Amino acid sequence: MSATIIDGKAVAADLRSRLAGEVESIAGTGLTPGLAVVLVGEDAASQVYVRNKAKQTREIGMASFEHRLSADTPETDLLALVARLNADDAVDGILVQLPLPDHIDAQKVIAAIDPDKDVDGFHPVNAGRLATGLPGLVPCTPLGCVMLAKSAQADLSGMEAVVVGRSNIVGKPVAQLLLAENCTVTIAHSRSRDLPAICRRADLLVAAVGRPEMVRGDWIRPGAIVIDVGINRVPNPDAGGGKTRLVGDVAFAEARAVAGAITPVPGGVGPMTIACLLQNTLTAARQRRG
Ligand SMILES: NC(=O)C1=CN([C@@H]2O[C@H](COP(=O)(O)OP(=O)(O)OC[C@H]3O[C@@H](n4cnc5c(N)ncnc54)[C@H](OP(=O)(O)O)[C@@H]3O)[C@@H](O)[C@H]2O)C=CC1
Ligand SMILES: Nc1nc(=O)c2c([nH]1)NC[C@@H]1CN(c3ccc(C(=O)N[C@@H](CCC(=O)O)C(=O)O)cc3)C=[N+]21
Repeated sequence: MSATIIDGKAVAADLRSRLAGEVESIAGTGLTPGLAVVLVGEDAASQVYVRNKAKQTREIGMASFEHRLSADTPETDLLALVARLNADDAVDGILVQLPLPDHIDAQKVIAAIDPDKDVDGFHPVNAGRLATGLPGLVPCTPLGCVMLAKSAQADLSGMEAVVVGRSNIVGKPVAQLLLAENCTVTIAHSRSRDLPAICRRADLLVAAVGRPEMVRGDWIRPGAIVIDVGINRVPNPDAGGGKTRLVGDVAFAEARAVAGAITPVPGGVGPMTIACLLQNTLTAARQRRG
């Protein structure tokens, strides 16, 4: 048996076209949702990602504001920019690209963002809202993961879900969302004993580890839904000339032979993350401006 490939690119394009329609329908009221993205430093991968976000933001009719700061920007300058964006009525969403340079305290910066403009959903207030079931802004990658899982199986309730990874930006919030979908959720991490056995219990497996192809085919329960969050750049000797390719946290070819449905990398969770960011920006605009 070979798994159904969950087409994240297609699901994301579909979501963006729906959002474009909604942006157009509220344009009559004079409201244009705006997203501000802040990039500190010249990390090549982040640059590509920020450019894609800006392009897709404009494509669906929203305003995009980009702020590029040099790698040696003092923390106080970044906090001052965040304060300006908090006060700017044209800005509905603020995203500060992570990771930040070592001399800047990321938690402090995240906490400085107005929770109602926190389209990443990383502010402690939004994390608390998610954990207690209050409405709020939900982290984009976890939201994308759950949408993709539901595109394979509409009702996740009662499923045995295993999340590998417990970061604040992926593992923990995806576990909260799956709990809200009535899954039985296990969160595994680097100290978990016998990770392969834990993964084999999963009807729904989410891998958010940051280790290229760590999850092997024989860790997967036959027929399971596999959501691969990993974005790992590895050398690609086939292409020659020091080129690289993207792989996930799951050994795709092996997993595909066992799973019922699986997301590819690229073309899985990545595109959904950006689409969900745009959705959060629209949500923030609606809530903030009535
Ligand atoms: N597609 C997208 O849009 C996005 C993709 N990503 C990708 O997702 C992956 C995870 O990102 P992120 O959550 O930020 O990463 P972090 O490094 O913050 O967290 C990784 C988690 O994996 C756990 N882990 C590490 N090694 C092992 C191991 N050998 N066995 C079991 N668990 C392990 C860690 O455990 P412990 O806590 O014990 O250290 C930690 O909880 C990365 O590849 C990243 O690039 C991230 C954000 C968005
Ligand atoms: N404040 C903040 N919020 C984030 O959400 C955030 C962040 N910082 N820092 C970095 C990570 C990573 N991330 C990705 C988003 C989309 C793709 C994506 O679109 N990937 C394409 C491929 C892109 C390529 O080819 O390089 C795909 O998987 O198909 C990847 C990675 C968001 N992150």
